[in-house]
Amino acid sequence: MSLTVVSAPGKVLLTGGYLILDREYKGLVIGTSSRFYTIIQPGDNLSKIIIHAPQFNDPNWEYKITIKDGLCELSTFEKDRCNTFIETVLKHSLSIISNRISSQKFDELVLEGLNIYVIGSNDFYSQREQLKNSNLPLNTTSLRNLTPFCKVHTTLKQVHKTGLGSSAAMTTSLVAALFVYFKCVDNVNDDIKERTLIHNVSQFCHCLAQGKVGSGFDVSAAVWGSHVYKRFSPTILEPVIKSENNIDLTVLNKIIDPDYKWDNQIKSFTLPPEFKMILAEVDSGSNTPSMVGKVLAWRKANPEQANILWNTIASNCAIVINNLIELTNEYEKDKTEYIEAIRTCSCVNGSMWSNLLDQERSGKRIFELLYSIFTEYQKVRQSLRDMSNMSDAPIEPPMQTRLLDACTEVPGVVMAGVPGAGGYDAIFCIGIGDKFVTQVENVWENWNEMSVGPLLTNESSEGFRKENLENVLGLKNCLEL
Ligand SMILES: Nc1ncnc2c1ncn2[C@@H]1O[C@H](COP(=O)(O)OP(=O)(O)O)[C@@H](O)[C@H]1O
Ligand SMILES: C[C@@](O)(CCOP(=O)(O)OP(=O)(O)O)CC(=O)O
Repeated sequence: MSLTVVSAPGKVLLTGGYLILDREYKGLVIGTSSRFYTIIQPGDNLSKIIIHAPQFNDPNWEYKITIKDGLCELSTFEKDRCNTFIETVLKHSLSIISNRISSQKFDELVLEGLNIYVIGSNDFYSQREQLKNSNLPLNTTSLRNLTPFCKVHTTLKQVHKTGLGSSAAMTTSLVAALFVYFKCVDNVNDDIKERTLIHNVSQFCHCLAQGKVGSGFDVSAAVWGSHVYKRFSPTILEPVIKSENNIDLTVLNKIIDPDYKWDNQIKSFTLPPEFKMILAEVDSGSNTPSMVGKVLAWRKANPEQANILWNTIASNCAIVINNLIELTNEYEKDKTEYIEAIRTCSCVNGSMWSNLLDQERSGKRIFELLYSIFTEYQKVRQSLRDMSNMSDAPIEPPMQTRLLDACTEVPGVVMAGVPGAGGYDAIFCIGIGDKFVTQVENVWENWNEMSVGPLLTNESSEGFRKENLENVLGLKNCLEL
């Protein structure tokens, strides 16, 4: 049977939280190895779409599609149980697709119905409950023993998310899978225009479903993988977001076209060789919209002070990003020298890397770059704490500061911080060599002040991609084939 499978990565915003809401500033977003999968196969019911989310206790949604004047309408049999992200994507993607392919081809596939699975890697959802129920400790060994895409034993509403951006990864993989299934794109992995089309549609659907136009870095990561991000002007989507119940399809089709005047900027990025990112979720969670509200209100009320702070953070972050890029160049220039320098630094605490600069030895530029990343990122953290204090949004609250400082003490750690909006959601830690990973995980496992749960994910710089079901471990077992 023909199956369409598309996956999209989760995201970690390393630098640029709050700043990237403004087009003046850039952020560094990293794609994760944890991916969200959409699988589509023909249905066996007339114009019925069945969505399966087999990881949850409330696993199915059913819709009937009708097309009226080129607009797709969805009716559901259970009015009280909706999934806004899925409905928004289905309704608008299908309307856009019907406008771009022959009506005969479109009608044939719609009439057959669609059977759709949406499935996220385990890291998107907290696995604490499963581990607790099986009396397993909260560590990476236990997580590796879980079945891939395991059941979370709760409903979608109640599940504890880990902050990797499940809605953006799901939206993007579902949009891309629909476009592939209807053959509205034919080389989506490699064709930049087709990828841009998927970006524009996903960005629109995600904004519409979440009821606001955010910076869009999460959808951008799901589309392009790791990159330095400058947001699009919110005015681009305004004409189709404002009139939510009465979207003009002609205007929408113009806006999502890959040649439309989108002004977002993407500069692709990968962590330098020998670098590794690890993540942990913290057992409390934060409300991003309310933190954003507080920070933006403070910035509005204190524009001068805020601008100084914003520009300081931006210049420190720019040094971090440029140095990371330069490290990759250093590797290309002389791999042996690079590996040797990394090996030396991986055994020493970051604050001591400056001592290596005084010694007569090769690899000085690499020591310099590493030390500069270490110190500049410490400055970013200080500014985020200032932002916390002044805006009263707990971006890097003292509890997180203590944990991050303990991580930063570990030899080989280059930067440890709160991703995205910060708060009590998660932490990231980037280091060099292999040894820091076990040592940081030990810090987490023995941390008493709060419960810190590691994730298995690491950096993967690739955006969404068409997949072969057989190549994704454990995915086939989730489907009723
Ligand atoms: N496995 C899934 N199946 C169906 N819908 C999902 C799934 N994972 C996430 N979603 C959708 O994404 C929404 C969560 O979005 P949000 O609260 O913004 O979290 P996040 O920060 O992870 O994006 C859910 O309400 C649901 O609509
Ligand atoms: C504050 C922000 O700049 C970054 C928020 O990043 P998070 O990664 O914390 O996002 P959520 O997954 O939605 O919680 C807001 C934005 O850019 O939209």
